[in-house]
Amino acid sequence: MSALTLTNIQKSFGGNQILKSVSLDAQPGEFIALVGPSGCGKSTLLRILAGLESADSGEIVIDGRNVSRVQAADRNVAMVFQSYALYPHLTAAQNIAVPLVMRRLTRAQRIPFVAPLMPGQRKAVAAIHRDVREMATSLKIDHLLDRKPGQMSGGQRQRVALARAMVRRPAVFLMDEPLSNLDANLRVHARGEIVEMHRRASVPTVYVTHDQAEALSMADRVAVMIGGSLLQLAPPQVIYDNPQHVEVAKFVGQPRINLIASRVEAKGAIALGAERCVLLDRALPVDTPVTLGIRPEFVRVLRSGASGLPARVERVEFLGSEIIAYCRLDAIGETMIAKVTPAEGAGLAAGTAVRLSTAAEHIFVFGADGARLAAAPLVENPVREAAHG
Ligand SMILES: Nc1ncnc2c1ncn2[C@@H]1O[C@H](COP(=O)(O)OP(=O)(O)OP(=O)(O)O)[C@@H](O)[C@H]1O
Repeated sequence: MSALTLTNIQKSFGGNQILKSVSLDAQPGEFIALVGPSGCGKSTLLRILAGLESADSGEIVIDGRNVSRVQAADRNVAMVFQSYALYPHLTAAQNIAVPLVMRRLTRAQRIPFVAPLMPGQRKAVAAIHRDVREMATSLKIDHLLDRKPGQMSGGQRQRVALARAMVRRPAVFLMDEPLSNLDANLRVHARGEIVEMHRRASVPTVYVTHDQAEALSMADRVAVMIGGSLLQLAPPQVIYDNPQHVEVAKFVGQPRINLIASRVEAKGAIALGAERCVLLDRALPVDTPVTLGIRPEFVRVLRSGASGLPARVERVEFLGSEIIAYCRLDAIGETMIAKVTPAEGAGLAAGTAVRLSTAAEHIFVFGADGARLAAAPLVENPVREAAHG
């Protein structure tokens, strides 16, 4: 049984459909990264999951219980926000204790001065202190417990916010860009910490980010959302190696995937430039527009020979372990990006005449609606031969 299931969630704001029938599931202990460009509806989906916003239609089931109409406080869902939302006047220990105090103490047990006189209050407070300390130890923030948020760094505040979310052992963890306020180095470090923390807590997590590197490096599965639709939900490597939509292919990968316009030819053949390279597995009318996608690491830059697409290097970026060459195709004037090793790229400079080739099995074909079309490499393909030759 899934720990969390969202089915056909729809949401509009003032006539604008923001979520278009989104369905998603998380298995027990699974880490799902929800990625997509700004404004695609990630935070709205998370807020609906948390119960902070209501869906127009659709169903949310957590641990087998339909919580679609259940109040946020009763969903047993913990959320960590971008801003951390710590109380500035409380210490880290008091901040972490807040959800336990709200759950375990009655209203009377919380009244200052009177509370200690209430039956059971001392025992409950002692248990809360113990749980806060245990959580702080496991996240290695014991030394921060007496500090207020103003006396902590961004990374430390973020850990306190995580501790506060984890301390009540929620059924589901929701995180909305929790690292976006940290500087680049700290972000990479904090990624590892969150993954480690998640592994220990083993609570299903939905983690919203617009950073593809964060999503690919942290998640068990990545959900790519574009324009209010979930286009693909799959493990990071499948998302990268086998994108089912052109927008998914564009969103993951650095530098960005090359996209070249083409058209269906007779018998479903498709050409890259003048060279026919792949064959669709179903017949589409001749001249139907398609888009070919080729990842930069599969573009080979040839200095001699007659095969491959003639191009001219426009710009070269040296990145240490790799070289990025931006090449303009002579025939169609579009730029193709190649990622090559320093050895392969040695001597490349703006103006160098080259030929670009790729192995046909690395070419994705997308239809006019953006969906991936099944295709196979054409045998007797000069582009392919050049790539292997
Ligand atoms: N309460 C609201 N009223 C009207 N429009 C809203 C409301 N909340 C969100 N929107 C709109 O819904 C769309 C999706 O917003 P959302 O915050 O979910 O996007 P997002 O993918 O999380 O973006 P970001 O990465 O920038 O945070 C945006 O166009 C936003 O302006």
